[in-house]
Amino acid sequence: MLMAVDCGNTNTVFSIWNGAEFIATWRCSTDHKRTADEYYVWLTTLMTLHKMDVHISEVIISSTVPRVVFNLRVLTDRYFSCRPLVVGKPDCALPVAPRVDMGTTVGSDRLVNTVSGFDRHGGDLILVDFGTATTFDVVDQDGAYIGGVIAPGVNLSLAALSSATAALPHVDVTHPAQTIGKNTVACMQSGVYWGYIGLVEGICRQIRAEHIRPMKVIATGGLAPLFQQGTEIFDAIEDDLTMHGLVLINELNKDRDTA
Ligand SMILES: Nc1ncnc2c1ncn2[C@@H]1O[C@H](COP(=O)(O)OP(=O)(O)OP(=O)(O)O)[C@@H](O)[C@H]1O
Ligand SMILES: CC(C)(CO)[C@@H](O)C(=O)NCCC(=O)O
Ligand SMILES: [K+]
Repeated sequence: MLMAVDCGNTNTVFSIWNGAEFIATWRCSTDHKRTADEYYVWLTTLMTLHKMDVHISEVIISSTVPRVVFNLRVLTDRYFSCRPLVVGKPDCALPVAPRVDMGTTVGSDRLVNTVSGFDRHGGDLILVDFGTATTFDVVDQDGAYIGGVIAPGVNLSLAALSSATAALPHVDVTHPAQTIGKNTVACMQSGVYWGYIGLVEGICRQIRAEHIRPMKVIATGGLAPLFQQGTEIFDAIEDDLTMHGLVLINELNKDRDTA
């Protein structure tokens, strides 16, 4: 079985696959201090809890936090007796090379999303990912990542707003019924919700104006369904975009090994 690990700046998601068959997914907070033994105890506890008979023989990792990869490598080596494939490393092939400035490192989550989006929707895409950062990945006709946009994430903006002010509390993002807030919390929620709707619509409009062919917009990330309620801009929402991409990249590299 394959264990695919998507390590973001806030959360790390583990998902287990038997070929193309999805088995399970588990999430923990990202912490570079978490050791291989800690991961293993946590993983086996969940497997036992769900009465699962899981035998991991392959591991693929995408990490936006370089320091975390060390302990994930130790986990893979010590407990699953294999070498992980790490997206972004030279020995991990991608279907199409990114076309960006020389020397630029593209976040591995964005590379993985690109592979996944192209597989499901073809080329000429804008992938919007609502994670720690809100990213826009632009996918060309041939499936190449050709750049994009990085904006502060929704929860990060709310945290900045409350931490930089004396009178503003911590609030969660919601879809406010009205734009005009009648209290502090409602005002803040309106600012963030409608602010991000404007940001997403505006950036997609400008990207489309810079691209020569029509483009689809695909959204992913935990907050995508919430934002879909306030805009018509998304052609589709996919909660498993990154995981699907990891499975595809793993298959591609297996075929390459046996070729
Ligand atoms: N069903 C949901 N409803 C509301 N919020 C959600 C839901 N699922 C996830 N979230 C929240 O959405 C946010 C984004 O989640 P997501 O997993 O896409 O990214 P993340 O883990 O925060 O970021 P990163 O991938 O950069 O670590 C998180 O703060 C999470 O708590
Ligand atoms: C932008 C984030 C933080 C989004 O997770 C990640 O993709 C990243 O660290 N990227 C590196 C820079 C880039 O993608 O251009
Ligand atoms: K940083």
